[in-house]
Amino acid sequence: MEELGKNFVVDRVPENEAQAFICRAQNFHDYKFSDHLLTIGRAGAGFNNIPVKQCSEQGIVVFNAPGGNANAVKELVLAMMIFGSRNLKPANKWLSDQVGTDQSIDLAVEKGKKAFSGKEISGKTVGIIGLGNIGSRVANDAEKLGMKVIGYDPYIAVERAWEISSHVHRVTHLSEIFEQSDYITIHTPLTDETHHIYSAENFEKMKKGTVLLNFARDEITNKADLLEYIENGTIKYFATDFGSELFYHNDAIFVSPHLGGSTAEASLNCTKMAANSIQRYLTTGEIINSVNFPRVVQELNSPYRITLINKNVPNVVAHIASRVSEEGINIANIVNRGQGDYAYTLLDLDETNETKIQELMSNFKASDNIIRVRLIKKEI
Ligand SMILES: NC(=O)c1ccc[n+]([C@@H]2O[C@H](COP(=O)([O-])OP(=O)(O)OC[C@H]3O[C@@H](n4cnc5c(N)ncnc54)[C@H](O)[C@@H]3O)[C@@H](O)[C@H]2O)c1
Ligand SMILES: O=C(O)CC[C@@H](O)C(=O)O
Repeated sequence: MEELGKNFVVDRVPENEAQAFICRAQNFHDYKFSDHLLTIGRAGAGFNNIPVKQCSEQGIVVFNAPGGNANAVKELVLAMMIFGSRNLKPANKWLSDQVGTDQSIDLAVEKGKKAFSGKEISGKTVGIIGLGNIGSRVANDAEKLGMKVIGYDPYIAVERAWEISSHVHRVTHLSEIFEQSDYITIHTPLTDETHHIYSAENFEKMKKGTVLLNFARDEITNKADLLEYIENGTIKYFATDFGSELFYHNDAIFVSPHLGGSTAEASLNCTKMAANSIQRYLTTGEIINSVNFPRVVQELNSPYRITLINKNVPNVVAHIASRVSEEGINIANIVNRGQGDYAYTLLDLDETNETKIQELMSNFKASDNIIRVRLIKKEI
């Protein structure tokens, strides 16, 4: 793989000796990570296939590829909104069931097609839950297609907020999305808060005939409630990327087999992003786009850099500094950032004596609260 450069061996080491994994949707929840593993790059946005807490505890830095597949998901979501509005699933089924000559089928089509007459999305209201990489793109393009757009995201990132059209109206209560929208789409991670957001409590607030979409994660939808509100006419159409035997034979539901991010372009973007993050982390210790450790960027201008993953408790930095001074080494630069229960330190040393550096490393490895220590030598 080009992104990794010549210094990495790819796919030719046993799994339990690898320092890095790049994965797509492989489930790691029951996986035993070896002590060799330093990092995992998720070539996608969602990372609920990875036990992030366990990775943090073991000092494994997890990266994802934010936005790498956002355009792909956006395009499919917009297509599915139109697909649902134009009754294309039942219409296609009806047409496929016709028997006869092309001429007789043409006659049947002209007579029967009014049953599938649809609605245009232009002028309708779309409510978007989650205005991140995908949601913000859906918002901007839906607005260009003539829709009125309302969005809900209490945790919106500043960069995304800047990118969103000023015509997109942000609401502060989730209920406003359900009450006001003709179309509702969700683009959040799966969390305790978003689990079963699509359930009776919110369906009860919706307009009759709403088109609902879920291209985020399966568990966002309460399937029993969904079927009930399709049955009573509240939900006209449901398009989702997550299959269930409850869905396949329902004319009001269209299921794609988790294809939102599955385009050649997205796949390449995400893999490159994950590979770049891993390459940078392994060669410089810098962290960008990690889901479990803070962003830490610092140019390396000293002969040695030690990277430390530690518990985010008081006095760790003082402990690090005093171990360095005990070895008579001068600190050229130190950056320490905490995030939740863990912190990350880049320690650049003005020292060329490798014996002293190795002693320091041994001291760090033996220290309480320090989970992982790595030594990086500046390439000359
Ligand atoms: N179907 C697919 O193939 C596919 C592809 C990519 C992503 N996804 C899913 O879509 C999700 C979103 O992807 P993204 O790239 O836009 O991620 P993102 O991190 O850029 O955006 C997620 C947004 O959700 C917001 N959010 C979090 N909790 C929320 C809540 N309770 N209510 C409202 N907003 C909330 C965040 O503030 C953020 O702005 C991913 O986590 C993944 O689960 C699916
Ligand atoms: O990797 C995939 O195919 C799924 C991608 C998607 O669910 C994501 O969260 O990025």
